[in-house]
Amino acid sequence: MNPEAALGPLLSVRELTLAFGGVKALNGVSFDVAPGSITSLIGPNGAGKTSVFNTLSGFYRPSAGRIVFDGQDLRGVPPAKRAALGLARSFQNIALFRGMTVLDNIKLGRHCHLRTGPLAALLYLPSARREEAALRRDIEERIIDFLEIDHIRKAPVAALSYGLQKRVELARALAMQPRLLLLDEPVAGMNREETEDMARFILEVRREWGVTVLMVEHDMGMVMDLSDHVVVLNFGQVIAAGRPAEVQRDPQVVQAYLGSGDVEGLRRRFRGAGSAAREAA
Ligand SMILES: Nc1ncnc2c1ncn2[C@@H]1O[C@H](COP(=O)(O)OP(=O)(O)OP(=O)(O)O)[C@@H](O)[C@H]1O
Repeated sequence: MNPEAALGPLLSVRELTLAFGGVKALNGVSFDVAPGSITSLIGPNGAGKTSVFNTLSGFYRPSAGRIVFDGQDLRGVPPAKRAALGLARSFQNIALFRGMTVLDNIKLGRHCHLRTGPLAALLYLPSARREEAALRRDIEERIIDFLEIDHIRKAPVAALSYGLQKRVELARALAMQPRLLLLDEPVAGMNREETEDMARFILEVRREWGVTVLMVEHDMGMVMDLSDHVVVLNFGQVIAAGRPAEVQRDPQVVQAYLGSGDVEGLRRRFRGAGSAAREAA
């Protein structure tokens, strides 16, 4: 790691602007992600959260602004290179290869680090085979055990429950050995038990793996329980940022987001999901 960057934020986003035709999806968005933190990006539908993620991972090119990751300006850095630098991402809608096994999906996450590359691995050159073997051990001993998915490693992803598929997606992202994990709605569509499991894994990813987390999530109970820092977007602009308790009290947030839906209902429904995980972790 760049020693100077160690003193500052792991991720620094400054004045990010992105437009689709006449729609300004992002309009001067600035925020930081501190190393070792769990930071959440929240906001009503259409606020610009996915646009931030797509810009961070390099799928969208902003018309203005800067993204600095670990001291390095990401301008012009393609998505694959960003992944190799340590920016890994999970997707709102599961993006696994459904016909492939859990293990094969996880191996794909690792390819961004393989010196030999997927082609050599396919050809089974001796160096690729050795690396493959080391990789397999690493995956089995660490990621699969950690995420408690040993019993399904040979199962095709399509045969798994939704909650397990989301867990496999997290496993694949971890196989990229990220320093910053971008989680896009990690508990969307999950039942309470699955949500509690995922909350516990996210806390452990930070605590045991030292991975910094930036998460987009609509489940307010989860966001408020897990986050160290919350950034609130509305109409492509940051309207508040701070500790969860501060953000919840912010009148602009209440007006724009928390007041716009049945958030109290949501909090009641999910209350304890993150706290239970926090206590268990
Ligand atoms: N590919 C695109 N083409 C045109 N407009 C887009 C595109 N992607 C996003 N937008 C627009 O940009 C704005 C921000 O959308 P974005 O998906 O980033 O919001 P979001 O906060 O992630 O919403 P949600 O919570 O519903 O996922 C919206 O007005 C949306 O319609």
